[in-house]
Amino acid sequence: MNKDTLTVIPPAHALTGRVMPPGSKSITNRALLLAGLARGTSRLTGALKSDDTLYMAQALRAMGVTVEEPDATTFVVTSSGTFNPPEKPLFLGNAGTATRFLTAAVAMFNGRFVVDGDEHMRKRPIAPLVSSLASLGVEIEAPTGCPPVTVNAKGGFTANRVVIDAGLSSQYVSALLMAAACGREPFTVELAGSAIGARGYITLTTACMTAFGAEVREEGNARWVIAPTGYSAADYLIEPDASAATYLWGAEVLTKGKIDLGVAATEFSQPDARSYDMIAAFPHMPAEIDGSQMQDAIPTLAVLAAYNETPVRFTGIENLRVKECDRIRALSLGLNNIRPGLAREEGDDLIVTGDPALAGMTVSALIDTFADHRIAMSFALAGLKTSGIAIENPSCVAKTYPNYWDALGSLGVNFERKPG
Ligand SMILES: O=C(O)C1=C[C@@H](OP(=O)(O)O)[C@@H](O)[C@H](O)C1
Ligand SMILES: C=C(OP(=O)(O)O)C(=O)O
Repeated sequence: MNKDTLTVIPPAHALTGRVMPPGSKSITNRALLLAGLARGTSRLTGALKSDDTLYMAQALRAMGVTVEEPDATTFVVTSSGTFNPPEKPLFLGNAGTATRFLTAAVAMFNGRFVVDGDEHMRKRPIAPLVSSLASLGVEIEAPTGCPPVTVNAKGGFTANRVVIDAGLSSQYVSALLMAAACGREPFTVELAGSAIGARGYITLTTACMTAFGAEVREEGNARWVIAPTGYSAADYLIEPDASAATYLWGAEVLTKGKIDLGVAATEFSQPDARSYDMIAAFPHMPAEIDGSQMQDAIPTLAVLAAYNETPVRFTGIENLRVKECDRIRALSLGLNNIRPGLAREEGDDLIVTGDPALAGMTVSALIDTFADHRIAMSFALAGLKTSGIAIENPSCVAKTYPNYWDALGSLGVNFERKPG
């Protein structure tokens, strides 16, 4: 395990300047997959290059797709529209999107595909997606309920309707929707119950599918019908990452600065942009925040809440327990490390008792990131106001925002690095 630490030195000034967040992880990984499923050449611009998207690109290459990288934000994808069985398991690190999306997509082709990830991914549940695919006649197994998943693909599904329980992850639904357009007949995806975290990610999926020539019809709020169009190659501009933007918005309000992201909060189509209003309300954030539709923004909001005038209760966040780590636990451990009593768990709710007096204080807090990029990036915000906050394993930000520390540095933030 990486024991390096990085201590943020609270800047003596407000943070001002221009920092563009990188391209959206969610959209880049959808666009890469759909470009790989399309026959022809697609050009994806404004893309994110980070661990999560490079694992997706690498997996496509291993299945015979050509993925070129002419510059730091472009992928050029040339495909026959078919995935060939790879020689080795597809290794996807801890990229939930790549793992879930590819598990369904490979079922549309022929041969043996093994979808695997790192030790964290091997603890993240995939059983609901696996059993839905099995109900469609796909020969598939994941003995632990988590990756590795082995798919003996036989050219698609033998039924034209599936029911999926998306309580643990909306990515299962996105995975089925994207694969279904490669089928032979119209296909219906139906939710078991209407509960789904971050429904906005489904909207991202259907928008991306449409851009690559698919036809999806939403019926009510729990059923989608996908036409068997396959995909067409497209040139696609990817918007900046809204989850990455939350750290910059947080840095701005905490230091009373002005950071120009080059994009307004209202211009994002990603769910986490909803958190902007709550961040902008700091230090008078709402007493209760329902995180169900902006889950990846919760670490940012929870760390801000530690400096808020009044307490904040976070609800609707139960599936934060099955992200890159148990984020409810990691947040409460980290906050209590800064000051005992700063946070508590009540069932799956997180309550953060605001303490504006933390600003300007010196503490001695080593933050265990559990190798989770969002825990590292959000606790760095605490370091902007409180001295002595050391982030362990800071390089884990490479999952979605490899330039994060440089971005803060460009705004005048200094760090003290210690090798482990
Ligand atoms: O579809 C997507 O791009 C994502 C969906 C969300 O995950 P879950 O659906 O697992 O909650 C989110 O947390 C993840 O970072 C990206
Ligand atoms: C949950 C996340 O990622 P994923 O599920 O795509 O691994 C995230 O980026 O916060």
